[in-house]
Amino acid sequence: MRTIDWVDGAIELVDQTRLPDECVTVRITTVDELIGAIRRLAVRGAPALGVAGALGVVLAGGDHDAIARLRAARPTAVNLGWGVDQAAAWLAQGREAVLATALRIRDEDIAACVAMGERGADLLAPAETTGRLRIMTICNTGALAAVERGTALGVVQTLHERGRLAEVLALETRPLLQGARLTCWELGRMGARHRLVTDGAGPYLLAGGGIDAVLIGADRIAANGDTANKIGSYALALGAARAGVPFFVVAPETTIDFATPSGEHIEIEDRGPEEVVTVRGVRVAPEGTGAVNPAFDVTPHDLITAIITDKRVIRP
Ligand SMILES: CSC[C@@H](O)[C@@H](O)C(=O)COP(=O)(O)O
Repeated sequence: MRTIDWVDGAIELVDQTRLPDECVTVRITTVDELIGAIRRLAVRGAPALGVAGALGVVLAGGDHDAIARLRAARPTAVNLGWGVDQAAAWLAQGREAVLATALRIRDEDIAACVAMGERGADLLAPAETTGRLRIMTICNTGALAAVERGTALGVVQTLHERGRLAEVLALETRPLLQGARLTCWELGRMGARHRLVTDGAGPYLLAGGGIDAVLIGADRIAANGDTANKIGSYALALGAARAGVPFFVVAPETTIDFATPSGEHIEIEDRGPEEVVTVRGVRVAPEGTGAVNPAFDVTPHDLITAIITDKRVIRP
């Protein structure tokens, strides 16, 4: 199953807002539908947003205003703008050239995720060693965040396929529960042992020992290695550093943004109070309660043991 694809002249994508209750594919035929799907996180995760951005340019035709709005639909994941720009560079050559570029980006993402999975599994569980690993992760970095396989969860999947995975502790990832809804759904389909953990329990459990590594994805990696990822990643990095647990970022090279020198220059999406004062549509705070809702945080590079990409392992 592909999370996002081009089928018979339109984008088809898994509507992730409906998971884990039902796995439904929606057809997207206009840029405005696509922008709506991106904003409500029907399609999400940096690599999937890159493919969505590129395919969206095919839908936009030569409408430069629509392309600009698509590019700005979510600000933090660099892959969205990157995918839009890659495809838009071919507009003068015509629709077929734009589509070919978008399909190439899709195919390259599939290959990159396989490469990251292998490189990450080789690093964490070298062939000359034995034993199974306990991994902690946050948000969803699996196939649902990319096309066919994931980034950090792609490493987990490869470890599982090699018989080297003991268990995954998945943080639930408030407010939108990507860990609970999406990561646990994917791990269940893989047949990988996993348990769900509240976000606040992460650093405490790391301090208690028995966790071999933290693996996270990335929405944007600045030139100095500072990494924007789902809110809660920074707390996990601090907890991992204190506990002496290695902390890995797994992301394709396309998530590295050399134009952004360091983390303080990364725009962090604020998604407004509604998602915080409600859980899946049910209000959990008194009427009128205000809320702060940064969707991402930035982990400074010195807290990152290594960044694993489809091409290399980058250490501080
Ligand atoms: C392989 S996905 C990497 C990141 O995009 C992921 O960790 C993440 O933070 C996604 O956030 P989301 O708000 O669900 O799009």
